[in-house]
Amino acid sequence: MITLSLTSLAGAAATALAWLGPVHRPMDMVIPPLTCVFFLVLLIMLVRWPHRLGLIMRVALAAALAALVAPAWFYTWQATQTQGLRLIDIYPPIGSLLLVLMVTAMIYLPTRDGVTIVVAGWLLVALPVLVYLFAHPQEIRTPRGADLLMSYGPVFVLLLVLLPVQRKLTRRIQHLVSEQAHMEAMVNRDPLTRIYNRRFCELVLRDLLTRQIPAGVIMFDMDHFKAINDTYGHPVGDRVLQQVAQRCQELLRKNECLARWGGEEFLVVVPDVDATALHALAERLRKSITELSIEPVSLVSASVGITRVLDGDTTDTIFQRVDKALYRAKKLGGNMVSS
Ligand SMILES: Nc1nc2c(ncn2[C@@H]2O[C@H](COP(=O)(O)OP(=O)(O)OP(=O)(O)O)[C@@H](O)[C@H]2O)c(=O)[nH]1
Repeated sequence: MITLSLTSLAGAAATALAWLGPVHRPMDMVIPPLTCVFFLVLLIMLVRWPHRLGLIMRVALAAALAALVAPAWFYTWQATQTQGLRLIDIYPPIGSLLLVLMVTAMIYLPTRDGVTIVVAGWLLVALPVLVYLFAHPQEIRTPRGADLLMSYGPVFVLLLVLLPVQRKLTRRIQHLVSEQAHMEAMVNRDPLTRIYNRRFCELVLRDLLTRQIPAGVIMFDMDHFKAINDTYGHPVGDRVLQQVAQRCQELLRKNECLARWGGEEFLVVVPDVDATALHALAERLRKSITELSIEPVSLVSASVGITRVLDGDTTDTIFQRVDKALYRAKKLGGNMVSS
């Protein structure tokens, strides 16, 4: 969007320069306003259909290339045909735009398409101007002529060498970023259920304690899980754990941390919660677990312990207290919440 906006603005600026300038050449009067409007339309299309970014950028690059090809051929032809007319006097100040187009193509397009645009751009825009300049060496000796020669010659070659290096570096960085995200997931997540693991949950709770944010902790343990494993097999047991984790995760807010504490035990750290809300959340979790239908298991349930963080608590004292609450729920027959 930024690229399209800037190109449209550049078209508007070029329009103002062409229309307010002392000499009015038809091509300079037409191409800039067309560019401005065309890129504005592309911008609106991108806002409406952001998923069409690839197509819109291709159209934009093709249009930009056409807007550069036309003056390159027209003005070199005119300068060649007209006695006393010099290209350096009539060629619009678009020398650097070809380089911008090349960089944009290499950024937005896959390598092969990008290289195609770069080569086509050089052949169609730079080559006719360079051929003309070599045929008129007296124009190369002027500042404008030297500038054109540099832009379309050595600077272009330098860009051609640097762009693939930049591409390689970008790809390497993307690879490293995704690898880092993967490593973080491995360190903080439980591989079976994909929810957080014990280590991460402890860190979250420790952070809440350090920042003295009132919090509550819910610990739940699946009832008679050994019997599920023994009756239906370990893979079914695994599936039960996965579905319980998924259902509970759906019921929790973003700032509430659900973790697999170990085996068939789970822990939820709930920040900014009072006793009533904590109990209600624990009840919701317990009830939703009983409502799960996981074939061929007829009924799954969990015993739930809850506790609020008290003054002077450490993670150890909190875990001991919530563990005792859970034990009480188990002792009273399971499938209930105890504090
Ligand atoms: N399928 C599966 N089972 C697991 C996993 N981790 C632990 N278990 C099993 O969970 C069962 C826990 O058994 P127990 O501690 O006796 O608990 P329980 O049978 O639920 O009994 P209560 O807690 O008293 O209701 C054991 O059989 C473990 O093998 C796992 O990742 N996948």
